[in-house]
Amino acid sequence: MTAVPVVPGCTWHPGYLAPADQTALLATLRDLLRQAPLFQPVMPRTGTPFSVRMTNLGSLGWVSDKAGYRYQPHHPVTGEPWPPIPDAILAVWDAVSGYPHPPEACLVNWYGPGARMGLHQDRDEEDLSAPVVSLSLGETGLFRIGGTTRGGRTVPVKLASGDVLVFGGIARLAYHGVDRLLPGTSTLLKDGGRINLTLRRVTKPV
Ligand SMILES: O=C(O)CCC(=O)C(=O)O
Ligand SMILES: [Fe+2]
Repeated sequence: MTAVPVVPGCTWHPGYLAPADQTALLATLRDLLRQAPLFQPVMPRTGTPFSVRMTNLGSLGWVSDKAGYRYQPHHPVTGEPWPPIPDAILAVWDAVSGYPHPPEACLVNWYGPGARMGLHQDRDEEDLSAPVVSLSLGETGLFRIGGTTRGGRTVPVKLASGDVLVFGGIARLAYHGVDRLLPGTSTLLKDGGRINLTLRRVTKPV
């Protein structure tokens, strides 16, 4: 498996999932999205909508609404528990995380044309000793990651369909975001766009 160092603590595995595995995973995700539909997160306080839509898999899911950012065990619209994380996704965590406990949350971000994600830290998790593992499907996203202070130098990574990115250790609280998609770079999603899955351990194992 190719492992490309990006910044200390962050490793990129281009083409981790073969095309057939991407297609199979997409079919699994489409089923799960029927149980846990995409919802429209909004920014705390201001209520400004995110440009991505989201849902989650796992015992805990990340949500953002006017009240704030948090993890919760149920879908904010249906009130149902999130569906379990499928084995094919857990296998990626087991192979690349180097962390001996399973992830609790798989955040599903759906980027339509024009969607982006501003630079931010993933810091709503109690257990920061586990890395964040990200898996991309569909059109290439222009991702970048820097250090732990806002405004520092960032390193760009073109995250293509099937790529896996791991950030942990001293990169666990690194600022990162997605500037834009590169339209036409994948035929996996018929209408274009991009799906990013991020796997996180939330609570400290007992
Ligand atoms: O879409 C991506 O590659 C990054 C997603 C992300 O940073 C997040 O969900 O916190
Ligand atoms: Fe993030």
